[in-house]
Amino acid sequence: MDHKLFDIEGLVEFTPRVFADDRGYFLETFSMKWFEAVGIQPNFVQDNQSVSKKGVLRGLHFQKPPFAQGKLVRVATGKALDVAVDIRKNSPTYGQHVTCLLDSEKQNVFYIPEGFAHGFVALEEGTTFLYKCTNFYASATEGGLLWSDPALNIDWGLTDPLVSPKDEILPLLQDFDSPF
Ligand SMILES: Cc1cn([C@H]2C[C@H](O)[C@@H](COP(=O)(O)OP(=O)(O)O[C@H]3O[C@H](C)C(=O)[C@H](O)[C@H]3O)O2)c(=O)[nH]c1=O
Repeated sequence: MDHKLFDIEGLVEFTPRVFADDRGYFLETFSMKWFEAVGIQPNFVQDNQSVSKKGVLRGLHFQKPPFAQGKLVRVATGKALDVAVDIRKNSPTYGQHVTCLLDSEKQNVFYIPEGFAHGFVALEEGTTFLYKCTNFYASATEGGLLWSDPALNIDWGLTDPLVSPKDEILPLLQDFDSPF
């Protein structure tokens, strides 16, 4: 298991070992040992799955405390550019983001702690996006940021993604009062 830390505190990319043989391949897609190695103890309580057409952009979303979610995200098939925006008010990297290319060939896994707005764009048709969450779904606590906000300066790699109407009306960072 290799892991990579980022300039924004709390984000971790894990790259499990893939065991290929003439039958196919095997890998461990999650282990608490990964987190013990980096001193994090997330308590995952819910697994999610979404499948997206190529060009679909979901996000940028979060749940407000006390229902904030840490997420461990990966793609089982396809490819996605994953984005985590730091919305922790007292963070020196507030408003900054990290991108992580999730690839079902590399099988890398990205951990995003509470205090981040999360989104991704599917780069291949039928990208299957899987993630573990550290809190249950609580729709009344959902919030978000507009994916295309120039102040976030996110390069999604495409100019005309397929975005849901509810995501197109999310607030700009300048109008946003973070609950974190
Ligand atoms: C998130 C969620 C949704 N739902 C239901 C509610 C809706 O009827 C339907 C689709 O939900 P939504 O349009 O919010 O799905 P996404 O746009 O993929 O939302 C996700 O997108 C970004 C990438 C995230 O990080 C979050 O996990 C989540 O906000 O699933 C549930 O029943 N449970 C859930 O945990």
